[in-house]
Amino acid sequence: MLVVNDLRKTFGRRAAVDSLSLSIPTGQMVGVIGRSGAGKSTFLRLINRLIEPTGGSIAFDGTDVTRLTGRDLRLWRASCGMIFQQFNLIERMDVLTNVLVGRLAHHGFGSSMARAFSAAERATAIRALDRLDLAPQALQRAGTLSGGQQQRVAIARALVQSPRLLLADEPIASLDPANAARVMDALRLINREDGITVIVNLHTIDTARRYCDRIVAMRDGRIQFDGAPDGLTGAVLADTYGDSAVGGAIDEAITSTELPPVRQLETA
Ligand SMILES: Nc1ncnc2c1ncn2[C@@H]1O[C@H](COP(=O)(O)OP(=O)(O)OP(=O)(O)O)[C@@H](O)[C@H]1O
Repeated sequence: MLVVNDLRKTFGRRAAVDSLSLSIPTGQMVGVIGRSGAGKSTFLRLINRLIEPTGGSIAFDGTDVTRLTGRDLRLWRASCGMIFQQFNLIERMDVLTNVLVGRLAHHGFGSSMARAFSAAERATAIRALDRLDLAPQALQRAGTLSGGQQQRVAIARALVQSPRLLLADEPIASLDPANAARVMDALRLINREDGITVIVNLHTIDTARRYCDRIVAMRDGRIQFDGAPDGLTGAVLADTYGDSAVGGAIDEAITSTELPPVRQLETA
């Protein structure tokens, strides 16, 4: 169980995350939506301590992760698999090596890409790739893969970390609809088969509805809505994205994966 209590993060005078409290039971797939600047990325980065909170606490299975230091903090970060919009692979290296990079988090300081990974680690990496239908590409240079394949390699890399949580920050924002669906299918598969909690920031409301057990809508760093997808009514969406931006009418079509909807809404 992840328990976030009165979490705050300010940048200068601006509260990027403001008095945010929620509890996420282990195994839930949670979609976080909200317009650009709502605080979604900041929220994920606070969870794995990429950035430090201004106040409040985050506890995972009873451990206050906001107080961890040194080795414990490193282990916490290793147990949060992060997936970013831009994949963050080493393009000139092969897919298998990119996946093995996920193991470095468990080796501590002094690890380098030059060290030999064990046979067991290599087998784990191949299994992760196989689950994502990428075993045939294991020895291909990562930069030669499609965007969707690269993102699935990034998911495999997160998997070999043996994560307790998967945090995905707009993982499909750069992908076409077919690749976006395969990446979301992969996240859902891992969530269901391994029981790993997934928190995924999404710009596309229909994707959040389709894949997530629960949707958290953020606005100005605060939770505007937190509930099952069928509670995400037009009124909630208007509150979340702002009446003025959408003329009071949310059209589900403009949130499809074919468009970057929030930016579309903002310029509409
Ligand atoms: N490192 C930083 N320094 C200063 N301000 C920041 C920093 N990171 C985020 N912010 C500000 O905090 C607010 C929330 O940003 P955040 O990136 O979390 O929003 P978001 O909902 O993820 O937006 P997007 O969908 O565009 O990624 C924004 O006003 C942003 O400008």
